[in-house]
This record gives sequence, C-alpha cells and structure tokens, in this order.
Amino acid sequence: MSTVAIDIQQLTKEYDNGRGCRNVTISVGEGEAFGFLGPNGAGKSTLVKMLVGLTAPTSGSATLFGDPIGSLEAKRHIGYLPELYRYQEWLTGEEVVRLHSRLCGMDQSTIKPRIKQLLDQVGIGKRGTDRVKHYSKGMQQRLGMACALVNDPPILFLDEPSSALDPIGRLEVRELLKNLKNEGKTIFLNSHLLEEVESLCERIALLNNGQILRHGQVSQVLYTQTKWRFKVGGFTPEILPWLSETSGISIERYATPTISSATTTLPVGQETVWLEATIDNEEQIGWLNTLIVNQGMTLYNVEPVKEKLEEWFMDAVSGLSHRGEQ
Ligand SMILES: Nc1ncnc2c1ncn2[C@@H]1O[C@H](COP(=O)(O)OP(=O)(O)OP(=O)(O)O)[C@@H](O)[C@H]1O
Repeated sequence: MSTVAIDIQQLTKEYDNGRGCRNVTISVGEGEAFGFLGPNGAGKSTLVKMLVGLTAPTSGSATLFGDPIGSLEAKRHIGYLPELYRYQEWLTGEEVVRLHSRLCGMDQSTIKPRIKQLLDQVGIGKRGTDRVKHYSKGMQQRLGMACALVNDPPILFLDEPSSALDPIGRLEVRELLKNLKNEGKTIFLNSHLLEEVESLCERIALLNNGQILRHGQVSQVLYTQTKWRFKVGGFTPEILPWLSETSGISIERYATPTISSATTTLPVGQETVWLEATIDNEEQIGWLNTLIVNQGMTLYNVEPVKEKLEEWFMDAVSGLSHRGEQ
C-alpha cells in the first residue's frame, strides 16, 4: 500500500465573518498529484493555508507524512507557492531564492550552485541577477516556484501556479509540474484551470461555498457526459436521419465556425462535418464508426466531448441554493 502523504480529516476553518471552509476530508498518496478546483471564494486558499501552517484550523485535523500540520516536522516536508505573492522587489531573483534557503536553514555552501539550477529549471536563469521590480508577473510566479522547491521538499502546495502566466508560460509550468511529479513529488494543486488539473492530476475535488461537492478520479468526475463527436468527410444531409434511425442513437450535426464557413461552397457529398452523438455505452461508438465507413464516408476523427469546468461546476451546483463566492 502506498504511503499517505497528506491526510485531512474534517478540517474546518471558520473566519469571524462565518466564511472559510468546512469538514474537508481528503487523503493524498505519496507521489500523487491532487487537484483542488473551485470558483473564487470557495475556500481553496484557506485549506492550503491551514495545511502549510499559516492559519490555525477551527476544528478537524491533518497530517503530512504523519506529522501534524503546523508542526516544524510537517513544515520540513513542504514547499509552498502562495497565490500571486509579491516578493521583495529590491532584491534580485537569486537573492530571493537565497533568502528562502536561509529561512529553511540550508547549508549555504550547497545552496550556491542550487540557486542557478533552480532558476534555470523554472525558466528565469538568465534573469537571476535582475531585481524583482523588473520582473513581469509571470517571472515572479516562476521565482515563487523556485522558492517552493528550494529545500527539495517531498510535498508541494501550489496555489494557482499559472494564474499570471500567458499560454506559453502555462504550458511550461505544466511541463515543470509533470517533471516534478515524475521525480516522485506529491503535488496539491489549487487551480481554476481544468486543463492544468486534468493534465497532471489523478484525482480531484470540487469545492463550493467552503464544502467539497464532488471528488474522485478525474475521468470519473469529469466525463460523466456521453456525448461524442465524429469528424466525417463525404457527408450528405440525407444520411443523418438514416444514421440516427439505423443506429438508434441520437445524432446531430455539430457546427464549428471553421467547418461551416469552409463547406458552404462545396457540392453536396463532399462536405466535411462534425456529428455529435449521445451514446449510452462505448460499443455504440464502434457501431457508429462502422455505419459511417460502410456508407462510403471518411472518418477523420472521433473524440469525447469534454465538459468545461464552468459547465461541470454549474452541473454540480445545480439545485443548490448557494453557488460560488461565499
Ligand atoms: N482572513 C480572512 N478573514 C475573513 N474572511 C476571509 C479571510 N480569508 C478569506 N476569507 C473569505 O473566506 C472565503 C474563502 O476564501 P479563499 O481565499 O479561501 O477562497 P479561494 O477559493 O481560494 O478563492 P480564490 O480562487 O479567489 O483565491 C471567501 O469568502 C473569503 O472572502
């Protein structure tokens, strides 16, 4: 059985104004990446602040590799990237990392080569001697990653690591996180970005109004929908009712802007379209593929329709009296 890295039992923080997060119970295995999703104000940062020992719980408990949160032993296990943290702007990037290494009580003879290696790893190695005030938000976020990694901790708490980054920066952070996971780090990732969580995490939890609404394997939690899209060449409109009737599957034409504009001038029978089918089980996908090909059409692509986080969230909170921000 794998070792439990993060064990959270009924953890609750109630601020004076009644907000915070309530009765969170999660267990994360060593080397696992866990995604914590939720809208603004749901309580994600509050949970992480308790876990890293920055704020005391009102009730409940949690341990990191068996050590109670808030203890020095627990803190030795962690690296923490706070959300949009502002570093000392009068220091250089290298000096900020060195400061963090000293706060961790690290031996200064070992840290010197490590600073350069860390800044290279997060993609700001060439700017290490520049002052933080000349860094963009994205560079400051990368600097924060270097600080979180300085003591080579086994557990990383990352609060919105991509929030200030452009799309390329996000991809780079995603790669970095994957490498860290491959190295065996346990990662607890707070994020609004479904793609980020999806590409890294095995399990996720959705927090709303301070409470966990759903949790489980990403594949189980996110892809409960049964819609699939088929990209089909040589399509004629008459085929659609025939396909639906023969397969017994509800199928509609799905219009993407690129395809509809490109196909208006094409003769009937030479169109390439996307069809969207609502299926009950995976065998129906094979059945539909066969029917399409047997009708002389070309099947270019078959893919599941992924719910967007917003849709997933709206679905999860539907029927609740309170959504989103507390
Ligand atoms: N120190 C505090 N005192 C009182 N209320 C607070 C405090 N910190 C946070 N809150 C409130 O607790 C709730 C949860 O906040 P939290 O920052 O944990 O949410 P979040 O999910 O991390 O949001 P975001 O994604 O916007 O960062 C919010 O309503 C927030 O206003």
